[in-house]
Amino acid sequence: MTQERLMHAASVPFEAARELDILPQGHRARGLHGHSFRARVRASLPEDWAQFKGVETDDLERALAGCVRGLDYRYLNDQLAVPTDENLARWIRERVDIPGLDSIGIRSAADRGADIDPHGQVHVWRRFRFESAHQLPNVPPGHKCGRMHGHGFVVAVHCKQGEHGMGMDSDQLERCWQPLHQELDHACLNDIPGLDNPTSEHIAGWIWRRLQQTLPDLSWVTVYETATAGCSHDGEHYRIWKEMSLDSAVRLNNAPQGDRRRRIHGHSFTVRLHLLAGLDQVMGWVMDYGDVKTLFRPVFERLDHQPLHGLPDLADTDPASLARWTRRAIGDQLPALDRIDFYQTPGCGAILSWGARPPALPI
Ligand SMILES: Nc1nc2c(c(=O)[nH]1)N=C([C@H](O)[C@H](O)COP(=O)(O)OP(=O)(O)OP(=O)(O)O)CN2
Repeated sequence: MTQERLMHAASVPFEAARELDILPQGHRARGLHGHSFRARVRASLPEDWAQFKGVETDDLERALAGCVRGLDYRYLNDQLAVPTDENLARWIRERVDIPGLDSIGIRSAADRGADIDPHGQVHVWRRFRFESAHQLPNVPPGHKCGRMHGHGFVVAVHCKQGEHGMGMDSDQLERCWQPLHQELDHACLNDIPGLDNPTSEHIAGWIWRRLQQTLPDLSWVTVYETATAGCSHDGEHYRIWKEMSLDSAVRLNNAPQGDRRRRIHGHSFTVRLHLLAGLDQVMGWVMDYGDVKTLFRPVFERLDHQPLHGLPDLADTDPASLARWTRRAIGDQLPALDRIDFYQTPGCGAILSWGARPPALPI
């Protein structure tokens, strides 16, 4: 079995203005404009890095916020010559005081951004949406997905950027996406050649094959079938996730006297279960999202609307301890499970993984 890897993640907002004069004349982002940006990091933190055990997420968030303060309510061109999303991510990477940094990303709007992976490679991403119907022909009788139904599907496309690229790829992604949008949007997916069994996995594979023709440096395609479930595909592997929210009380045992985290408080946690496996040839999926949720239900019930500090065998109520506890509680029943994300606030929490493949970039 592969060794367990633990990372922490944090996400911090900042408001700033910029001009991008590398963009062509007339481009709407060339002149002065502003964004509600979000910076996010993932790091494998040394054991003794945080103020005390259990506050790694909080301390990571604080370290990132300290760095991002230099960008907040600023004119970004005063800080860096060409403040594209990827250059902002590089700027943070050079300055942030966080050991074990894994990835760092900038989201300039809900539908676009750039991530730098652990090897320093930039991946520019865009999100698109299409409104379509589908029906899964091979599910057992009575399964709700056997009926014709529909979704507002969201697709995230990540693409590697060349060394000297400066952010124009975001427009290129849009141009490459357009022909696919024409086919997928306001359509019944089952009628599209190659999508007769339109699971998220098959949709991700179909989009990958089509996009690769115009985007050879595609890194991966992510399909969000619903707000809580989806699939990422890199041309070879399929990783699905199912997400649940837990409204629970916590108290940090390790917090010193006087620290407010020693008091009973609470979070709306997000737990995201990731499964990586080959596709079932008949069903066309890794595993039914509904089955993941059903198998997880007994564990969910122990966690949701509960005082987590009362759980037996839980080291503490921080995200990393909760992820480890959850792995012990559910791991055996979900053999394809290879990663659990436990977020205490949006984007801030722990990522525990143990599969042969490292966890993909944030989705
Ligand atoms: N691995 C897959 N599992 C399922 C797929 C799929 O494409 N791949 N598709 C479906 C259905 O089409 C369904 O619409 C989505 O499933 P589910 O997550 O169960 O949707 P809900 O939003 O209804 O989930 P709740 O958490 O219960 O609200 C099924 N499985």
